[in-house]
Amino acid sequence: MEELPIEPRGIFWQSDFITVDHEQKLLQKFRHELQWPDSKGSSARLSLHYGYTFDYKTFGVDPDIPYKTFPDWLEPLIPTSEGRPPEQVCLQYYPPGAGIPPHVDTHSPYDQLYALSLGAPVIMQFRLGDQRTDVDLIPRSMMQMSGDSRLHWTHGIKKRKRDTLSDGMIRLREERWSITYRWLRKEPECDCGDEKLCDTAQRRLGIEREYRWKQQNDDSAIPNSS
Ligand SMILES: O=C(O)CCC(=O)C(=O)O
Ligand SMILES: [Fe+2]
Repeated sequence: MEELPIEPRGIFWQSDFITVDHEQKLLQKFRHELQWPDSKGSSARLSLHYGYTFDYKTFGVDPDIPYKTFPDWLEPLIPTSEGRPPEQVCLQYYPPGAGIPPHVDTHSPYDQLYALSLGAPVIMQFRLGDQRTDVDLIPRSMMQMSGDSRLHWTHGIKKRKRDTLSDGMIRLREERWSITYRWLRKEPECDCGDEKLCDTAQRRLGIEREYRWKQQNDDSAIPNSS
């Protein structure tokens, strides 16, 4: 994979991770064979999880949801560059116009992540303060987010019916699927120290505040000796 020469740093890219033919077979399966959660008529994003399911309360693997074996069709789509299979894989369906709000994937459970794009292209926007970088997620490309792009910039896909490309062209949104891959860290801690975006840094800051507050109260409890 090659790093994109842009800000944020840390986006690695491989075009044509699979062939057009392979992609067509997958889309056929996604459209006609997979059991998606009931969208109840809404046009929002839908997700299917494989492997372990992440628990946002404990920031760890959800012990109540059993491990879901990777289906055969997923095996050849797994990046091998981490030297072991990911613990969690998420397949998402974006109907035309759907998006995902700007976010960072929670820092403490996993480090870098990978995403494979399938179907129609879409613009993903990276943000840091008032800086914005648009990345065109073209079909069959594998993207790895590491470093700044993973930890210090948010990423999201705007909910809208058309994207404006860098050359001014307008592109209509169509159906898109993505597969995201996550590897759990050995210890669920991140040392990046970003108090705005990092859950570990925020937790440590909370502990520090609590400690200072406790200290103050303990001090004031000491009887005045004069
Ligand atoms: O759809 C994508 O390419 C990325 C989705 C994403 O950011 C996520 O699942 O955390
Ligand atoms: Fe994400």
